[in-house]
Amino acid sequence: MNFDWNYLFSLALYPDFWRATALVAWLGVLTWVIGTVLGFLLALARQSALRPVRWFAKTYIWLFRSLPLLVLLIFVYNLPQFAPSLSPVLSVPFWAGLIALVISETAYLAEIHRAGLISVDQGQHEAAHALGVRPVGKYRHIILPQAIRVALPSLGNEFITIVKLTSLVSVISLAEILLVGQRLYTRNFMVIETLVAVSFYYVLVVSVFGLFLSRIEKRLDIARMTGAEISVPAAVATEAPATARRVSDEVVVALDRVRKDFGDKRALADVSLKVNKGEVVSIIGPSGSGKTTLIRTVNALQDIDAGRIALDGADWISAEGNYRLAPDFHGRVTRLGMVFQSFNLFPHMTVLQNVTFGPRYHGSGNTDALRVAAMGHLARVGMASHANKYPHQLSGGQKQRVAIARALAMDPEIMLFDEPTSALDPELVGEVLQVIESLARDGMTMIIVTHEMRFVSRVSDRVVMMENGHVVADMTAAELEASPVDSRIRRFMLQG
Ligand SMILES: Nc1ncnc2c1ncn2[C@@H]1O[C@H](COP(=O)(O)OP(=O)(O)OP(=O)(O)O)[C@@H](O)[C@H]1O
Repeated sequence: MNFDWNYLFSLALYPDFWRATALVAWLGVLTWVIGTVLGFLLALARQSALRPVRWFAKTYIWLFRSLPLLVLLIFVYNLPQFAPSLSPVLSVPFWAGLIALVISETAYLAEIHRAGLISVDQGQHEAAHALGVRPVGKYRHIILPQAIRVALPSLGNEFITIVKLTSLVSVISLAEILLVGQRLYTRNFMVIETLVAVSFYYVLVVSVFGLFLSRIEKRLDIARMTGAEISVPAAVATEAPATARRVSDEVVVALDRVRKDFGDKRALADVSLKVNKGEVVSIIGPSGSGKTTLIRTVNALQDIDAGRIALDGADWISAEGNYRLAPDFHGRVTRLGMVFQSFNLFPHMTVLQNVTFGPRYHGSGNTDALRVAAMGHLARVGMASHANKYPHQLSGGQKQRVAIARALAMDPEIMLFDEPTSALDPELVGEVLQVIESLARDGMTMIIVTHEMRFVSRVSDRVVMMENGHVVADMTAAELEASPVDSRIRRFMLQG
């Protein structure tokens, strides 16, 4: 039996095939788009703090990944037998097919999104929290743009699966590509030629979409995003004049018997600490003594088990009874700027966008004013000429200076530094410490967790030493310098 090339080529112009191809493309794209959106919501539900929501998402995913699509298709198509009111929709093969495909695919797409969401570093959530960004804004501007980059190749792959699955919808008489082919070869018996044509049309749909997706992937590829150094006008590059440094009597942060346990480990043992306006307090101590836990409780990145924290004399965080944040917590959290050990810059934004993001999110000023202010903050940390670059183009020290500028852009009253130089190569430590020192000179209130003892002596008004979750010493920098050679502080300094 000869292969009939003429017949095959004639199928390239067969109108029913083109109509079926358009139908498959439309059904595939609709399923993919709706499933991608619903799948994202389901992935979020899977991570919800609310147990019933989590349980619903888990059960949905388990159930519809276990159920064969064919069973679901026939079930949905025949549902009007029990609910005749659904007949106008479900008796139409296209709509029945779409609904069954969406129900099934949402379960798979949710798991793909979950992988994307999990891949976003926890530090990104913490940076958003420190900037006072609420969950919807956080997911929209920070988490989703990063998660989608990771998920996109798998999401694209799922589209291919969906297109192939549309062939199953032929069982409920949808005139898609396979059914058009079947109708042809049952009449002319040219099975092979017809199936070659059928394959061609499926491959066409998948290829066109694949091309489209690979373009989007390229556009979203952070590694391809680069910005050049810019020359900075002299007016922007001038430093803010240093104001006279003065520590006032006003207490701005007060921790009162704060306790935190991690299982059996008591990380903070009823710690009390007061910080005055304009004061620079350094927290030192051996590894594991509770320094990081302590500083993270101040802006609620870490919850507490007992005690309370006041900000500007007003209730802020309390664990007397249940753990509670002040009702105006989100409005006031931006009074605290935070700089993290691992920078936590937003990788999909330029340096300038990182710095303008917080104020822009909070709607403080028009675009031009925000840009000018951000350039001022960047100039302050010596990074204005890098404004158009992306974080991956910067050294660790440069990233940390941008992170400081990002925190300053919120005009905070108190800066929290959590080991800001620990992740840096030794030669980059100095440039970051210089910036922090200049903030101290300008009278910024700061709580600094650090192991840099010479820096501590130079900038601190007070030095707090922790051991095993307790504050074991609270002294001025002069007292630190004058501490007896055999004291635990000296011993610690010698170890460091
Ligand atoms: N999320 C957590 N889960 C369990 N244990 C934790 C957690 N965070 C901190 N800990 C424990 O609490 C104690 C205090 O940790 P913390 O990170 O505050 O110490 P640190 O003084 O900042 O140490 P380092 O200088 O090494 O950063 C440690 O024993 C640590 O293992």
